[in-house]
Amino acid sequence: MTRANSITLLGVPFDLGAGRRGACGGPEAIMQAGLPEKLQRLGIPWNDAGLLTWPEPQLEQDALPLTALKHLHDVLALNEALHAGVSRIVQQGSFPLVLGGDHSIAIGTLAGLASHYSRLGVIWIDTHSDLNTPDTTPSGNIHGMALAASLGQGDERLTRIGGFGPKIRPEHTVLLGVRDLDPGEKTCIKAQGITCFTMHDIDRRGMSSVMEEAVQVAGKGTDGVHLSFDIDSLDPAEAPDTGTPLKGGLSYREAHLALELLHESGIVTSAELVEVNPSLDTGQKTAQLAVELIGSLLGEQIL
Ligand SMILES: NC(=[NH2+])NCCC[C@H](N)C(=O)O
Ligand SMILES: [Mn+2]
Ligand SMILES: [Mn+2]
Repeated sequence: MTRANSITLLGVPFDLGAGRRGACGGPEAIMQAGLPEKLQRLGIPWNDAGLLTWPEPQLEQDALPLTALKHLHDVLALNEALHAGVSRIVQQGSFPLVLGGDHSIAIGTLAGLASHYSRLGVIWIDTHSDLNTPDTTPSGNIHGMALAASLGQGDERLTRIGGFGPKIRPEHTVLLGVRDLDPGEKTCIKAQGITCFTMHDIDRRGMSSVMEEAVQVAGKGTDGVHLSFDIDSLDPAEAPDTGTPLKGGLSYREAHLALELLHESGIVTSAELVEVNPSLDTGQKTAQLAVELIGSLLGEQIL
């Protein structure tokens, strides 16, 4: 956490960007799992902006069913409202901590941030790269397109949330923890020159070395750095309650180390944690993990 004098929590109870319902319960589950008490114990001044609300979208204007962009109009309405909400928090000089919701909400978060930061770095910790477009998506689920849209790729309605775009540049974008890419996403990473640390890289080099480089790439020549953390980056043994789990993920210790190193770097100016889906009902394990991980990001230490 840098520059800001406080943290502002903003819950985004939205799940229509994902293929499975239920991530809308994420913000409340994370609060109930003890986030307020955690912030209290850390002695960090914080405010609660509550749960975001947004207007019902107008009736679907598109003549054809939007199979490649499921629930587009809901995603647009939500992200316009989130753009305004996040922008307000930055304007107040506070650190936005956005609790999702599925990962499609990153489009609005990044729009709100980019209206203040003209050279925003992004560290995207995820199993997936969320770099699909309507042409490459295998599912039509917009959470799989959130990073692409923020980089200016795909449907113009998504790339121009907040009335401008792109929000971020590939040279300041880092993917970390990746282990599941669709063919179009691989092409995009190579063509755009996005820095991508796969699970293979983390296995070979260790989290510490990889994160050091991630901080360099996202921090150099930027005026702010956003952390977008998809809980499905962790191994399902640690984070079972998420819509698209995949074995072979970050261990508990690797995830904590990543966030501790980010705290140490002092470059992070905003964060979001997404894809906690308490409806998948294996108890509160995943929400509790989310609270612990936020603790590490905010400077919790053993000694
Ligand atoms: N944010 C996520 N969990 N994204 C999952 C995306 C999965 C797949 N790549 C898709 O486009 O549908
Ligand atoms: Mn994601
Ligand atoms: Mn993911």
